[in-house]
Formats: sequence, C-alpha cells, structure tokens
Amino acid sequence: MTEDYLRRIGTLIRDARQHRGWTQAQLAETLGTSQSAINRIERGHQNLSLEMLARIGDALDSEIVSLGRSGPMHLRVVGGRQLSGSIDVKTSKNACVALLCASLLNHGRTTLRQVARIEEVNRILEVLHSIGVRTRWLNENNDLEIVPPATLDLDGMDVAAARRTRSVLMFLGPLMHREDRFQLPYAGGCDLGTRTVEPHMVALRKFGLEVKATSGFYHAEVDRTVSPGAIVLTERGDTVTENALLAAARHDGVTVIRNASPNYMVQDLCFFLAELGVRIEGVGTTTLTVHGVPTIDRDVDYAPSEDPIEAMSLITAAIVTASELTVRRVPIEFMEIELAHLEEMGLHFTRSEEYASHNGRTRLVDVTVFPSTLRAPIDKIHPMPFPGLNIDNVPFFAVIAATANGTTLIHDWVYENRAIHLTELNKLGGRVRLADPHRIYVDGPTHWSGTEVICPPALRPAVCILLAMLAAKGTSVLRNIYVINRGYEDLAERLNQLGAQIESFRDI
Ligand SMILES: CC(=O)N[C@H]1[C@@H](OP(=O)(O)OP(=O)(O)OC[C@H]2O[C@@H](n3ccc(=O)[nH]c3=O)[C@H](O)[C@@H]2O)O[C@H](CO)[C@@H](O)[C@@H]1O
Ligand SMILES: C=C(OP(=O)(O)O)C(=O)O
Repeated sequence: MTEDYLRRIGTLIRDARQHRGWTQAQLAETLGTSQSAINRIERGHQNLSLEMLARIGDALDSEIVSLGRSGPMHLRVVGGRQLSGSIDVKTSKNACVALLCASLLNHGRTTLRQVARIEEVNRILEVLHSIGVRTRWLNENNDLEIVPPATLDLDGMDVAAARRTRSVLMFLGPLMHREDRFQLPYAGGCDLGTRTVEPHMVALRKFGLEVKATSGFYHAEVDRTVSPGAIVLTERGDTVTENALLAAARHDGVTVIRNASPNYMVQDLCFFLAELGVRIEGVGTTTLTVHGVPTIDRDVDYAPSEDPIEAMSLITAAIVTASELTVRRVPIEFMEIELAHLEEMGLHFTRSEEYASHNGRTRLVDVTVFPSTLRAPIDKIHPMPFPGLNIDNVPFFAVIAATANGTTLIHDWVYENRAIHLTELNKLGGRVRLADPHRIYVDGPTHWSGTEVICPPALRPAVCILLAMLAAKGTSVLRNIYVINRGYEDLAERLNQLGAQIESFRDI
C-alpha cells in the first residue's frame, strides 16, 4: 500500500475508534496487539494485511475500515437449533431517538445511560454532530454524552443521514425554540406506505410554527406571539405527541395536550423532561398538562427504559424455536396484552416479581417461556394505540401464528404496507394469505425450510423472517440487514449466545 493510502486508512481507523469511545489501548487489547502498534497504524506508519484490516473492522464494528465500502451486510443462519439460557432486553430505539432530539432543548450537558447502539441512533448522532452538537460514547455500557453548542450550524446539516430516518422530524419541536426560521429535509425510514406528517404540522401550528414543504425540505417559520393553551391531536401518534411535548417544554406557560399517546417512548420522554425541570401532569394518560420553562440549562443524567418490541422479538424467538428461554428486563406495562394473547394461544410462561428499570419508573419483569403447543386465537389479532396491542408487535404474531394449529387473522389497520411484507415468510414454507393490504390469514403449523431472502424494507417484518430462519431446518441467507440493524443492537451475536448459529458476512 502507498503511504498516502496507509495514512488515510489510519485516519479512518482512528475516527472509528474514537466514535466507539475507545482508547488506543482498548483497541490494542481487543486485537491482541500493543498500543504502540495501534498508534503506528493510525499515523499510517505500519503496513497492514487484509486480514488485520478485517479484524480491525470487526472489532470496531465499522464499515469505514472495510475495504472500499464493501456493500451491504448479510446473515447466514443454520436453523433448527433450540435456544437456551437468558437474555437482557436493551433500551428502546424509539425512546432513545426521542431523547436525543430532546437533548437539543437543553443548553447543558445531557448524559443518557445504556443507549441502544443501533443504526437509527447513529443516523441521529450524525445529524446532531453535523450541526455542531458534541456527542461522545463514554464507555462500554453505551453511556452517551451530548453537549449542544451555543449556536447550531443548521446549514451544515448532514442531509443524507437525516433522510434515512423518520425520527429527525422530532427536531421540529426543539429547533423552534432556537431559531426563527429553519429547514429540515423530508424524513425517511421504513417503507410502510404513506405516513403523513400532517398531524405534526397541525399540532405545531398551534405553537406558531408554520411549515411549508418544497423540493425535499420542510421550511419552518416561527411566530412567537402565538400561545397554544389547549391542543387536540388529530391522531394519537407517538412522535406527534413527542413533538408537541418538545414544543410545550420551553413554551412560557401551561399547555394541555389532548388525545396524547401514553405509549412507552412518550413516558420516557416525560420522565426526561421532568429531569430538565419541566413539570408534566397526566404521564401515562391521554391528557398531558405541561408547565413549560423558557430556558433550560442543566447537566442531566437519564436512563431510558427497556424496549417492549425487542422483548416481543426475543419471546417470539423462543416460541418459534420451541425453546425454554428467559427474557429479562421486560417492560411489563407495555407487554401485558401481548402476553394475554399468547396465554390464550396456549403458551406456557412464568413471570418474576416486578422490579424497577434504571429510570426508577418503568416496571420490569423476567419472562421465562417454555416449549408449548399453540393454537390459533379465536379472534383476530389487531393493534391499538397504547394501552392496546402494540402496533410494532403485530408482525411477530404472524410468525407465532405460523407455528400454531389453525388459521389466524391478523388485521394491521395502521400501516398501508406492513402486512404485505409478511408474505415473504412463504419463501420459508409459511402459508400467509393476503386478504387485502391490511389483513393476512396465517395457516399453521408450518414446516419451515431454509432459503435465501432479501430483507423487506421494513424493520419488524425483516426480523420476523430472521426468526423464521432460526426455526427452519437447513441453511438460510438473509440479505441486506441494515433495516434490522436500524432497531436492534448485535441481534445475531446475542442470539448466538443463546445457541443460535448465525454468521454475518459481506459480498467482496
Ligand atoms: C420513532 C418512533 O417512535 N416510531 C414509532 C412511532 O412512529 P410515528 O409516531 O412516526 O408513527 P406515525 O405517525 O407514522 O403513525 C403510524 C401510523 O399510524 C396511523 N395512526 C396512528 C395513531 C392514530 O391514532 N391513528 C392512526 O391512524 C398513522 O396515520 C400512521 O399511518 O409510532 C408508530 C406507531 O406506534 C411505531 O410503529 C413507530 O415505531
Ligand atoms: C416502524 C418503526 O419505526 P420507525 O418509526 O422508526 O419507522 C418500527 O420501529 O417498527
């Protein structure tokens, strides 16, 4: 390699290491080499074998040092193996992204504990970084420090990163307190059909935020003479409730938000806002009364709670592989209806006494699932805004129904496109019939067989296919798993610790 190349690769390695929050000594220890060798590599003074480059890439879990950006990641799954042992549920994608956006309300330092280290979080971090916010992973526990600058550099925004997530929409609420006029790129995310931003616009207009959408950007202008008083959301959506909370948090006065979502990520955001000094009444209900404070400048420390959707995913992994498995740290308030349905379907499980999450508020239990013979539920499975069966947990019932005796009707009235993606299970031997874009019939039980599938462009259906692959005899290949990494941290590795056999690989 030329010296110039070595220097550039060295810089990439240093950046990836710092992004992970590691010292040179920590990277050296992981690779079984010396700190001085890492120092030489980072300065471009050390020849590198391809094997060493690959090992560094693996250690830092970074595409940056994979050769020539070697394209998408895939999984090879040897299925038909039972899982065993126990696994902890990690913090939720949806709370973490909301809290990252909320940190923009604060002029002080925000420390978030055990943040899910997932692609969705990475994209928001890239956007924050590009506008001048300092973010730093503090340690191996994924504690994250966020320090906003006095003035944001909105012109420097990483538009490509912003467009890859829908969560960036939650910049609208905080930014209106900092700028009179700004623009945000159109939000992206999973392909689940039309997901309008109209409810956000309707809610934020009440706070004086007028938004025009042209040529790929939302152009926002703030009229500070407007006072919302009471607002009624047109939908009980999660992120729209969060945006209204973020707008109300620094509004000088009391705002009442009606038809608010009381869902888990909204509750986490309310607990975080309380740490920032914003008093909120009605947390966990559909009416939130927010006592805003115009200036927030506090060093705060908050631990977001565990992900009910990851809990459901792991319980599903146990069910489809007929395994005895303990899923620890399940946020039970947000999984009760799911577990009630599973009990009706014949699932044997036990749950521990409740204990508190690190935020001191969310109630957790450990759930142990036992191999069971399931029957299809008599009534259809359908989601409702919380308290109801979680919209993001509905797809998992398709894989579970496929293992049960009989026919299950699943009605996803929420998303225009999500049920369609579940017909991909048929490639593995599933019998999923699409009645219309919102309803599927699933016939079970299924004799799964391994095959190759490209991830559908939707997070939960993609995970459902991975879980079916765990149950399928033989070897399967799941291609292009970015969509899974958007919401799950090290899912394959963590399943392997339970006895799964999953290998990740890339095309050369
Ligand atoms: C970052 C984040 O937190 N994402 C979650 C959030 O997205 P988010 O809050 O962005 O969800 P959307 O606003 O897109 O709502 C999802 C869909 O539900 C429909 N809808 C929603 C509420 C309602 O009362 N009536 C109604 O029809 C919407 O029109 C839309 O089609 O909530 C979704 C629904 O829980 C979850 O799937 C996402 O994982
Ligand atoms: C639809 C989902 O998320 P997002 O709102 O990030 O697209 C999901 O988590 O399943």
